Amino acid sequence: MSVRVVARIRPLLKQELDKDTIVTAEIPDEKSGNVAIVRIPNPKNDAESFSFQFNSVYEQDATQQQLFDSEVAPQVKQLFNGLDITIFAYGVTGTGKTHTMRGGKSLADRGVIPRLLSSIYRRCRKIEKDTAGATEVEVAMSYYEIYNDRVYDLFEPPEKRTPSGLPIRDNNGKTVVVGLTERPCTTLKEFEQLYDQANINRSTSATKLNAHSSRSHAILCVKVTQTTETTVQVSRASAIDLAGSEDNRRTDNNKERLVESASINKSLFVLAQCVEAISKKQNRIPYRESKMTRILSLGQNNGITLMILNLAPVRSYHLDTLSSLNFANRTKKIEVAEVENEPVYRQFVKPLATTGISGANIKRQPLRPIAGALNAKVLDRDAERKAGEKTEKPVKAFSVYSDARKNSSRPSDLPSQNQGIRRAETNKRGADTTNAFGSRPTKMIRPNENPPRIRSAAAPVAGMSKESIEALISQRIDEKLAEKALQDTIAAAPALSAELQKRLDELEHRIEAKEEDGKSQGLQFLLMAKQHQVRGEDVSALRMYQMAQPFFPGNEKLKGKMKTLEDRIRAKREAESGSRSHTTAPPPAFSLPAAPSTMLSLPAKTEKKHANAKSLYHEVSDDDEFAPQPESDHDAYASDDSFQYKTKAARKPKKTAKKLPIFRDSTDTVSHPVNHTPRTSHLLKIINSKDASKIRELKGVGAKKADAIVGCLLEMEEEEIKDLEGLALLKGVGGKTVENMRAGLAIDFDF
Ligand SMILES: Nc1ncnc2c1ncn2[C@@H]1O[C@H](COP(=O)(O)OP(=O)(O)OP(=O)(O)O)[C@@H](O)[C@H]1O
Repeated sequence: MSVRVVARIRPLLKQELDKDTIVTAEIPDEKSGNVAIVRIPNPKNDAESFSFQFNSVYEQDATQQQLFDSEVAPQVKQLFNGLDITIFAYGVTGTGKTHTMRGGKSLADRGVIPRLLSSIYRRCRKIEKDTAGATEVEVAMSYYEIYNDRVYDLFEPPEKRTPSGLPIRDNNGKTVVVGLTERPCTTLKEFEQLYDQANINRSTSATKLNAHSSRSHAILCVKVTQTTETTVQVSRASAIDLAGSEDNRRTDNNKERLVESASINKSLFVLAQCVEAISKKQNRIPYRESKMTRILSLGQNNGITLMILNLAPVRSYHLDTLSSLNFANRTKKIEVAEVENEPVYRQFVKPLATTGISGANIKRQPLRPIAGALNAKVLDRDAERKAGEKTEKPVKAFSVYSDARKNSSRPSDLPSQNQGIRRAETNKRGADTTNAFGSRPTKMIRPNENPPRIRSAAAPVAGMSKESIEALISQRIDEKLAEKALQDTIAAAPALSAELQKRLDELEHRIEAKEEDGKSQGLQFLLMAKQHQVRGEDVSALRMYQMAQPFFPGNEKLKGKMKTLEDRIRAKREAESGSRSHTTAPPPAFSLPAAPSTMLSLPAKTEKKHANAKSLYHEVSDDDEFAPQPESDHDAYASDDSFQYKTKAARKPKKTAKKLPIFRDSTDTVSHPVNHTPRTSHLLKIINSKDASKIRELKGVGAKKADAIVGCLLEMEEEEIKDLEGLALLKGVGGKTVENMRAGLAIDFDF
């Protein structure tokens, strides 16, 4: 069964009423071929549009009740059948995730979570009634947030939190939050009190894009335990309100918000990488790179997964929306094994009967150590409850989902659609061998269980009509085009090179290792700075470096990095104001660190390209001038210069190139970006032709160098080399080579 993805388009907010609505829904009907579609224009060409097909689409006027009744209510039954369910809201900041999950206070406004609990309690009562009390159902809940990549129990007030948060551990293939409180919660009223109280503890703040922005990912886990005379079955519903990604060129965030934002964006970026890795069937899924992805374990957790994709309909979210749609489009292809949690025997009836123990005695038999920790806990609590004692102590360890591939615990002849799989309950059954009562079945045998109760979403292609196949193909093409359009224009973080990712990882590990020595905060700021930088958010990156500075007094390299960024931001502003000055008033005075008001983000690479070439050039110079750092607490930082987009060869030109007269006309591009000499223009034209045979003919360029240049250009996809500095920064080029290339051009009208 694939992840079910439904899109919800929120209505226009008061301040947006005059804005341009660009996201539309097509509700399934005969005309649309019974498919639910979200449509959005191509950011490069408004006349074209992209369509994305999802399981359902909810338009602006869809109510909370409609969404719940259609998407969540049907899953409640499955929860009581033993399936785990995961519901998560995904979307950019301000698109309605919290509204969807939590909602408002009025009955009509209540979101998925309160409605889910209400439905669970209703079902509990029904089951107890239908079984005349033979089945008891207990509901318990945990609620925690991941804030700045740290896990905090929302049942604890912030002042009682340990700053480093709760640790998470891998425990027999499950990710466990250690020390998390689990509260029994027997009525809806009790739930509401607990939930409301806990939400006060959640980190929210006002940002420019949302007056009540969630600054953390919030995970509510509802554990349902059904106990009969002989079995205990535990299943869980997880409802997750993810924090929304935000583009810091739009937010005007202050320092604290920036730290949060870097962390939110990073975790969502890792989530996107996980989804991409899954969809490409890669062996390594980078779950471990963020706590959120470890805990969410998308595609790893069994049961039912529902993603609610929240979208804002207005143009100001255009690229963000397209990015979310692409993400959702990949997510919907993730397969999840729909496997029930098996009931665990409370006691082994048959052997007891044969040993002459009967009736009431059976109930009082000590629990066998066959159940794993989780079930043992359930049984112990059950026994205590039966004895009239109310458990005061909350359960302290709480299992969420595995971040490890479970393949190893699955049969080797695993069918591709997860058919015929049962969750390998190794931890639960681990003690079977010590069973004092002889062997017992390792799982409950049910009639008609062959194949087990697993549903597959795979649609038989054979049954499809020619029209549907054509529609499917055209849909796929549309999706691919949308992905491509986004890649071409979007502000999302550029793909990190393996080397850069390695550096980020190393830095994070150092931070973890240094939790205690006070330097970790400084390192955190450095990491955040790098994360902002790779997203092209220079102003935010500079602020983070400024915040890191007190932790690393006198660090020359850090100063150099800041100077580089300052230069680049200044140059960019000058370039912007230069182009504005043709038509408008003089540019505003340069001041740091006010964020530029760029509406649509540009990739880091693009931003570099648009920034003046001189600053780019200086950036490299500054980096090179860093003295080798001594082995110190800062060495993680000192070694992290791969964060700058530059190649080894690209460093070469700076010392010589700086003095080369050929860069004169490039320097001029600060204010007149296209004011190249004819010779330079001609050279750039040859280079941008990406034609190795032409490039090879340039003076000083052999076949190998020409190929290397073309390779670099292809990596840059549709970007062009705009000036000589840009050319000098290409791998294998350099200032001297550029001078040679240019000098060798037979253009007699050069001046
Ligand atoms: N379906 C809806 N109907 C009415 N108002 C909505 C709807 N969805 C969102 N809103 C309003 O939009 C605003 C932003 O919504 P919300 O806070 O839920 O966004 P979010 O995605 O959770 O943002 P963040 O990621 O910053 O926490 C709120 O004022 C909310 O009331």
